[in-house]
Amino acid sequence: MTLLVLILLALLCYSYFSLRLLFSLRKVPAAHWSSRFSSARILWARWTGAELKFLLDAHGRLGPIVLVGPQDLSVSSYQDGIRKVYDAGFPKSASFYSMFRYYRTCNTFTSLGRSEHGIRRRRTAALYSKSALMRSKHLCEVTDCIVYGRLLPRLEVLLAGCDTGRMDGLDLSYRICADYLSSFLFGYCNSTNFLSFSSNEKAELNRDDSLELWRVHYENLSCREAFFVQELPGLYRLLKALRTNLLPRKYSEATEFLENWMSAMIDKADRTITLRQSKGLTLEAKDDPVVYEATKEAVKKDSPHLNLKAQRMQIESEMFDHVSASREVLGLVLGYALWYLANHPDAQQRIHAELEEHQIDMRSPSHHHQAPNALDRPSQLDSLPYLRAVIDECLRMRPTSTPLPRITPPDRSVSVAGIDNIPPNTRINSFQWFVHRDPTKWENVNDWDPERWLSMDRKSGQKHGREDVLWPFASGPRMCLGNHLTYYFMQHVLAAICSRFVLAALPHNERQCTPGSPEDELPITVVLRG
Ligand code: HEM
Repeated sequence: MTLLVLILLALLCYSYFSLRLLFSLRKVPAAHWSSRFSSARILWARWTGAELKFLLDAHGRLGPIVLVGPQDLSVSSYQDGIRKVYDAGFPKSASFYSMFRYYRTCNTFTSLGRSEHGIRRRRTAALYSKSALMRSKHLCEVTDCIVYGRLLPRLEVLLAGCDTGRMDGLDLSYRICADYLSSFLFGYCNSTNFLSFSSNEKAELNRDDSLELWRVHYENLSCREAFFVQELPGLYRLLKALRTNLLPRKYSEATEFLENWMSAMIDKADRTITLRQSKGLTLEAKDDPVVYEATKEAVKKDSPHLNLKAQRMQIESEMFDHVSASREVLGLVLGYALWYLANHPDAQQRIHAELEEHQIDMRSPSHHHQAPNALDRPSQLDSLPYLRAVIDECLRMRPTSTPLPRITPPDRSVSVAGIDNIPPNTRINSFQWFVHRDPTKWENVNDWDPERWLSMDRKSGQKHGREDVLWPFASGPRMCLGNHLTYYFMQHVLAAICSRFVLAALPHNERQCTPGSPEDELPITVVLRG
């Protein structure tokens, strides 16, 4: 009898809340006839990897805000939609895995509330600010080492025909980005050295430093079954309690591999710090584990209640978030930048001409050419409009299909994209694609054309009232931390390559694969600039 009453009460509560939701979101057009009372259709789209396609169609038919589940919305307009959600700093969903969090066993990071998130962000934010990066000797030396000590020699090998004569721009980019970010975090002497291997040497790679091995495990973390943890966490937990784990074995193997890998990186950085502290060794700026050390000190200060193991877990998780940008975003965008340039020799020539016009000699590391009173190289490169336009255009085209879900605040209703009274705890998502690839916002939307950025008035026109804005790093308090580092690095790499070489695109099998996925390949070759 008591059980029956409880079930009835539960049903009544459920109906009451469902009706309230139905009522409050009734003005939002539904993407599918079932979306008002069930999430089945959007879950199916997410499971099959067709969410973006499904939503593009829905927005095309129904406008800038659509209902995809009883408490799940998608928004595509920038000024009255995306800005209201992201600039206001709505939190991330508890179950949704951040694209930058792979320490899945680290419970402290499963859902960071606003204040925890603020604490975590403050640990490293100052190091990633534009002014800090521009004056960083560490970054300047690391950039020289990676570009002149690893990247250009790698291209020279290709040029000399010692190799197959062809390389995958994406593979090259993943290698250089991992080496670069790990140098920035842990010091050059402790970085990965993925760039010393080329993709056609895969078979003989040493298991310890193989990008391929790292990448396979990294991909396994985003395996299809991770969908259950992300989208149906209740079901996942229930089945797990019943001893049915929906995650495959390769997932736990990948977690273990990557945790061990990160732990080894941190051990190396710790040894460098110990050498400096106990033996008084003076480190070259490039070898300083700058970001790691700052994070370690910050965690000690802001989380004294945690034991050493838990503190270490936080540090490892934080570092992994940063390194993973090399695979998720920076690697993808730089790889495609090489590909777009390889397909547009005119753009390469224009970068070269712009460097000459501003007398920036990129043939050797920055400290070789430092004239007294001259602007330092990072500032010089940062002032080049065409180079900037090239990078902006690459960021418009990629990345594109990462969901960025947010949850409306738990304590109030909000208005988004012309809809008032959106109830608390409603999921709202947008894709960068909606901003960057909407043919009603951009001319020739799918053409790679840096010129469009030169004709735009950056200072006055960038954000005010416009829909054709650049939004690759999201916005608001959870905006990407690495946006200035991205420009810094891409400016140096593209300028150095265009000064010495001409990239050419090789015939490309147009495969239907996700850009940046293991199946994707961007074949290029190089010739010496005449
Ligand atoms: C092409 C380059 C990059 C793109 C397009 C990009 C994009 C993004 C986006 C869209 C977010 C927000 C994610 C969300 O809200 O769910 C984000 C966050 C973040 N990014 Fe980037 N990113 C790039 C490079 C980097 C680099 C180089 C780093 C650092 C090494 C980095 C570190 C981070 C971190 C730590 C966060 C989390 C920020 C927070 O939660 O406060 N990113 N990035």
